[in-house]
Amino acid sequence: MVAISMTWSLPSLTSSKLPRVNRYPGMAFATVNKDTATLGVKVTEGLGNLPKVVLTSSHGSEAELYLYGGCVTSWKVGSKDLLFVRPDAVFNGQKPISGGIPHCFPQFGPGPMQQHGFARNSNWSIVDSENVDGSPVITLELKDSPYSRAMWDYSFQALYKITLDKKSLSTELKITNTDKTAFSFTTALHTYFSASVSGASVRGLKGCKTLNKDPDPKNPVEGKEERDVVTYPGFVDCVYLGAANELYLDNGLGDIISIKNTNWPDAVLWNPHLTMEACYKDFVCVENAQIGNVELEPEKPWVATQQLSVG
Ligand SMILES: O=P(O)(O)OC[C@H]1O[C@@H](O)[C@H](O)[C@@H](O)[C@@H]1O
Repeated sequence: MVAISMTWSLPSLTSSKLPRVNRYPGMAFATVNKDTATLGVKVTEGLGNLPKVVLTSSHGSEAELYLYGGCVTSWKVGSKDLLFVRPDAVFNGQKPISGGIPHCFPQFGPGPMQQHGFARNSNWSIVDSENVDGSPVITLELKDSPYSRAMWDYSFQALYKITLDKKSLSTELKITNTDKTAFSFTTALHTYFSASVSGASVRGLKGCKTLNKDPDPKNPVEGKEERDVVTYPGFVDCVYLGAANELYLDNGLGDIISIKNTNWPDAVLWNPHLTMEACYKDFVCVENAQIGNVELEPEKPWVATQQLSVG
């Protein structure tokens, strides 16, 4: 069993004019297999005995996330899971979880450190949870540690707020420089969507400058996207610079998913095709990304939001 220490404070009172909120700020909290005091937020034991949080909205939607990697692994509206976890994903707290919404931070990659940085294979903690009109909200935190410092020697705080609504899953990522010197980073939300790859397509990328990482990720080929509708006919690994604030994914399974963002300037489409023969037909990645370096001065924050919603 995984024990997580708990520090509660009293729930805040709400006026009748405010949305109905029950809120529980605190340190990483709750013992596995216990309900937290926040409606719709349950900390439990997931695969590999890793701490998992189940979010249940009063509207019937459900999401799951692992503290390891701060990774949302499931988002269900009705009985359908709109996210995908690869069959080769491991839940051992050693390797990043391959699926759901992994973080790439502080490097999208390739670059000097491991491909997607360290946030997706670090343990995040819970710092806050609340329920707003039936929608559970949880905030995770990651701070520098000896593990992160060995790769990137800076003090930082990452706060990741996840809100589950009736038909949407929203995230806000806030990176704060808590160091004495400026640092720079790149980042992405490497979202794996369930899909039928032959029917999947993305709208909203026409006109973007592209960096095609196929065949050589270290020497991407520059181009411009001319298509209204971008498909995944084979191996796809392409960066779209200056992408729109809203993309539409047709997952080929009967759903159009809107992918809205603020301050994620770029996007990445990825499907490994035959290099992952066992599962490539069942997912596509559409990633909100920040490909250029963000230069962050001490005490300054960088904030970006993503909202996934389905009709
Ligand atoms: O690390 P994962 O989840 O296996 O994903 C790897 C892929 O992630 C994508 O974001 C990159 O554009 C690809 O170049 C890379 O191969």
